[in-house]
Amino acid sequence: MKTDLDLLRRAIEHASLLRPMGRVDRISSGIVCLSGLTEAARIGDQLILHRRDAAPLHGEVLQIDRAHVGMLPETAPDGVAIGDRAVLQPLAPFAPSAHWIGRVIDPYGVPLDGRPLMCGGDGCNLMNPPPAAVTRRAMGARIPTGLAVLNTILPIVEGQRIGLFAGSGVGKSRLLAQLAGQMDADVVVIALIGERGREVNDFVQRTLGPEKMKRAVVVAATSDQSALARRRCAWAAMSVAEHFRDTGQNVLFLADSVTRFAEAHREIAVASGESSVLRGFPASLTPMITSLCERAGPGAPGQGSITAVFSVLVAGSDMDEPVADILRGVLDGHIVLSREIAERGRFPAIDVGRSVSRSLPDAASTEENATIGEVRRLLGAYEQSEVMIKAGLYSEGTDPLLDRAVQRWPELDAFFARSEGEGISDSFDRLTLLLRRAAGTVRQG
Ligand SMILES: Nc1ncnc2c1ncn2[C@@H]1O[C@H](COP(=O)(O)OP(=O)(O)OP(=O)(O)O)[C@@H](O)[C@H]1O
Repeated sequence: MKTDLDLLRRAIEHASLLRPMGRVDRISSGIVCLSGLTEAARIGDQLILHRRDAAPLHGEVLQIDRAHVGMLPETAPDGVAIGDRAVLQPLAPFAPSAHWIGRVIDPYGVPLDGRPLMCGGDGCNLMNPPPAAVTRRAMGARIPTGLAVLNTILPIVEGQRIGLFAGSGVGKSRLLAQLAGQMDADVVVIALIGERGREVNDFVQRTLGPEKMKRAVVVAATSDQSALARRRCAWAAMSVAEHFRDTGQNVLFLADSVTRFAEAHREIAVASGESSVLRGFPASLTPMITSLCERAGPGAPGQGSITAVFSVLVAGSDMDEPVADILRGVLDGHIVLSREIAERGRFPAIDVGRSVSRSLPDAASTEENATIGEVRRLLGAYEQSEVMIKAGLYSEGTDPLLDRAVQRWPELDAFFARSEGEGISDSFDRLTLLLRRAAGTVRQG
């Protein structure tokens, strides 16, 4: 209580009643150029532009030179005239605290659930650099995930960064919610970037539910918010995760989606004159995504870790589109959700053959790696001949590996859908038993 009052006292002491003001000089390609603010403004500061016949227009400082400040407005600058007043708004510090757990906030630290929110002491930098590479601990132990397939074939270890690649409507949100509820972590931070407004509420109230919210902080920017707010959402959520990591806690960070973050960055970059080179995306996309992902991972000694799952929308399973391609290069593994698997009703619709965890082989014992290798061989054999099997052209006895694959396939498929209430070793026991079980009758796919 005393600490909370101290925080309030400090906030009041630092509040300023002065508001620097500028005037519109020029409007060029959607950027409003203001004079009179060059000494006071910093990149990223907020501005309110007072139009003569319309509601005030909010925006952010995007460019500064000796004569002008360039403001990127949140909506089209209709009705803005030369000489209109723009007031610089000192941004309230973004200061996460333990009070944020269980809450839904926007990228500026404003609560979205209608209740007052207590902030922490000092504001944090939204663009924190990652911990220095040499001080970082190695990735930690495997984390029980509540899903048999992720406990065994695709393990996630403490501090690992994984990509979740999926088309629309194949179960990405539900899988993220399952991980939020079942994966071992002290705090779960969820970034909802560019979702429709209804979806945010739906995700928090129904998909996540009150029980899973008890250890979660949701940072959300909806699709109708400005590109600045949507891009900021990923940084703000990562800063919340870093706050808890720095207090020694192990954080699970879930971002949905990096594609929307990249699209928001593209809108801003194009407005500031950057040309698009990567199939419609600006060249600055690569450092933008890389620096975000690098902030997750194991912390320095004395800190906790940030284990992260970054979702990516891949239209028509195009894994080579720029966002997916950049992410695959920087992450420690990827989980691919398949529409074909979702359509036949198996959830989570993980395409195990196309998914990889780079924590292997180190994260598993020799026996466990042998089991994983055996499953991958069987899957490979089955998938190579799947068309033939489904067409009824497969006959038993020509290829022993394919025979085993066809025999084991229904059980393996069921195993990949299995929720695992027990720990990792139980999942492995079940999988080993499945592989060793005496061959039954051969069943066709
Ligand atoms: N574990 C599950 N069990 C049963 N059905 C599921 C499961 N996961 C997903 N589904 C089905 O798939 C649908 C889409 O799921 P979800 O909303 O998670 O997909 P999404 O990929 O996040 O969609 P969007 O791209 O629209 O955000 C659900 O409405 C449900 O019908």
